[in-house]
Amino acid sequence: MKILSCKQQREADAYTISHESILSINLMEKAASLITDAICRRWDKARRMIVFAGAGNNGGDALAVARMLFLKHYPVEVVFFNVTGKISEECLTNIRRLKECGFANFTEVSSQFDPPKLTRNDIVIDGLFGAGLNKPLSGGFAAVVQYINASQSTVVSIDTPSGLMGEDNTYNVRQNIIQADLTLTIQLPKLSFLFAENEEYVGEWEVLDIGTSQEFMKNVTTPYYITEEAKVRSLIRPYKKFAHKGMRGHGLLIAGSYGMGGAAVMAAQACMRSGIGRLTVHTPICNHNLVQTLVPQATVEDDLHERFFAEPTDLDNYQAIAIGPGLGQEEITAKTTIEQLDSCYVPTVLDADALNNLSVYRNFLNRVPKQAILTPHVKELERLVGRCSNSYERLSKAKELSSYLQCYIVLKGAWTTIITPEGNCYFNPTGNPGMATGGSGDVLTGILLALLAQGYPQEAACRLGVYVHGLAGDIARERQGVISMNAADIIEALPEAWKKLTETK
Ligand SMILES: NC(=O)C1=CN([C@@H]2O[C@H](COP(=O)(O)OP(=O)(O)OC[C@H]3O[C@@H](n4cnc5c(N)ncnc54)[C@H](O)[C@@H]3O)[C@@H](O)[C@H]2O)[C@@H](O)CC1
Ligand SMILES: Nc1ncnc2c1ncn2[C@@H]1O[C@H](COP(=O)(O)OP(=O)(O)O)[C@@H](O)[C@H]1O
Ligand SMILES: [K+]
Repeated sequence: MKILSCKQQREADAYTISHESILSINLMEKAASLITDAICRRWDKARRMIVFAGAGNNGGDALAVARMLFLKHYPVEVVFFNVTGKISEECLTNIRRLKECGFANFTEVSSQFDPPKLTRNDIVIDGLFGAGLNKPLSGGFAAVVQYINASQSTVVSIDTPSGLMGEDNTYNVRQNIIQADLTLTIQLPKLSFLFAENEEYVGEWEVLDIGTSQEFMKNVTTPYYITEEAKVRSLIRPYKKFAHKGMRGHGLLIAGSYGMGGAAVMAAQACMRSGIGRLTVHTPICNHNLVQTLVPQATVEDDLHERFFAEPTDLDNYQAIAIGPGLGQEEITAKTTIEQLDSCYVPTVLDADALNNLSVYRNFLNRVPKQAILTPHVKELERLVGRCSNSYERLSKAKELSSYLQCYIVLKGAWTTIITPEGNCYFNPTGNPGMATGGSGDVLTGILLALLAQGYPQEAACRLGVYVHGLAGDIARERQGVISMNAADIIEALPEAWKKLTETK
C-alpha cells in the first residue's frame, strides 16, 4: 500500500473527480457516510455529538457527518468556524443541506467564541483542518484545540487530527494539535501516523476507502509503502520436490560472548526455523556447549578466544553471514568485527553489537559491505547517525546512511521500516509491544540469515523476514499474552507464522 503526502492526497481527490465522473460533493458524501458508519458502530444515541467544522473540505466532511448523524436522531451540535469569510464550495453546500434538514443547533464563529461545555459523555468530531493544513495552528484555532484537548470528551478526528502535518512535524507546535482518541482517515494513512511521538494525537486509526482512482494510485510515485500480506506471500519461493540441503544454503552466524550466549542461541534457533539448509555458529569457546545443546541442528565453530569474538574466520563456504547478536563491545571484538567485514563477499546482516562496535569506529563505516543489511533499533541507529529530535528526522538520516553505504537499513520498532539504498521505505504492519523484550531482535537476525542463505534478494529477505517475525510475535501474543510473551515464544510461533504465509487461503 502506498503512502501519499497530503499534497498528493489532494491531487488524488482532484484526479478522481475529473477522471471517474464523480462530483466533488459526491466524493465528500461518500467519505461522510463511511465516517458516520464508523461512528455509529462505536457509539449510540445516548452520546451528544459536537461537531467542530472548519471552512475547507475537512469542514465540509464534518458538516455532512453532522447531517447524517442528525437524520439518524443523534443529538448533534455544530460549531462552524468562518474566520476569513473564505468557505469552500463543498463546505457551503453542506451548510445549506444541513439547514435544509431542519437542523438549528448551529453556531457560526467569526471572531469571539464562547465554547460549548464539553463533558465526558460527549463525542467531539474534529473537522477543523485536514490535508489542507499549511502551517502550525495559532491564535484562535490554537485556543480551540487546547480547549478540546483539556476536555474529558472523546475526540474523533476526520482524516487527520487538526494541526498535525502529514509528514514532517519538526517545526510544529505540539500543544496546538488535536489529541484524538480515534482518527478516521480517508483512503490512506498519513506518514506521520506511523511515528511513535504522534500516537498521542492520532490515537487509534482506521482507513476508510472512498474509491480513489485506481489509475492515479497505480501511477503516483512515492518512496513510502506499507507492506501487505499478499505482497509478502508472493515473495515466498516454494521448495522443489528434489530440494536438498545444499540448495537451501549454508549460513554463518557470528554471535555470542561471555554472558551473552543466549543471543547466539536465539538467533540460531530462529534461523533453523526459517528454512536454512545448514547453519554454523561461530562463538567463543565458553558458549560451545550451550549452543551445541540448545541448537543441535547447527554446527559450532569455536573462536580462538575463551570469552570473546577475537579472530576473524574464513567465510569461503557460506552463502550468507550474520554478525552481531550478543557479541559484546570489547576492544578486541570491535577490531575483529571490522576486520571480518573485509571478507564479507556474500550477503551479510549486521546487528546489535556489530553496529555498536562500528559506531565506536565510525571512520571504518565505509568497510561495511555494499548491499549489507543493518538492523538497528532506534538507539543503535542514533549511535551511528547522531541524536535525532523526532522520527521524521531519524528516518531522513537513516535514508542518508543507507544511500551513502549503499546498504539496507531495517529500523526496528513498531512499524519497523526497511530502507533501501534507492531510498524506498517499507513500513511493516505486523508485531506488537509484547516484542519489546530482550532477544526479539536476535530472532529477527536469525530469520534474515536464513532467507539470505536461501538466495532471497536483500529487499525481499527484509520485507519477508520482518513481516514473518512480527506475525510470529502476534501469534505469541495470542498464546501467551502481551505481558508474558518473550523471544522464546516468538521462535516457537515461527512454524505457525510460516505455515500461515504459505497455506493457500
Ligand atoms: N471532494 C474532495 O475534495 C474531498 C475532500 N476531502 C476532505 O478534504 C480535506 C482537504 O480539504 P481542503 O484542501 O479544503 O483543506 P482543509 O479543509 O484541511 O483546510 C483548508 C483551509 O485551511 C486553511 N489553512 C491551512 N492551514 C491553516 C492554518 N494553520 N491556520 C488557518 N487556516 C489554515 C487553508 O488556507 C485552506 O483555506 C481532506 O482532509 C478531507 O477531509 C474528503 O472529503 C474526500 C473528498
Ligand atoms: N511496540 C512494538 N511493536 C512491534 N514490534 C516491536 C515493538 N517493540 C519491539 N518490536 C520488535 O521487536 C524487536 C526488538 O529488537 P531489539 O530492540 O533489537 O531487541 P533485542 O536487542 O533485545 O533483541 C524488533 O524487531 C522490533 O521491531
Ligand atoms: K481534522
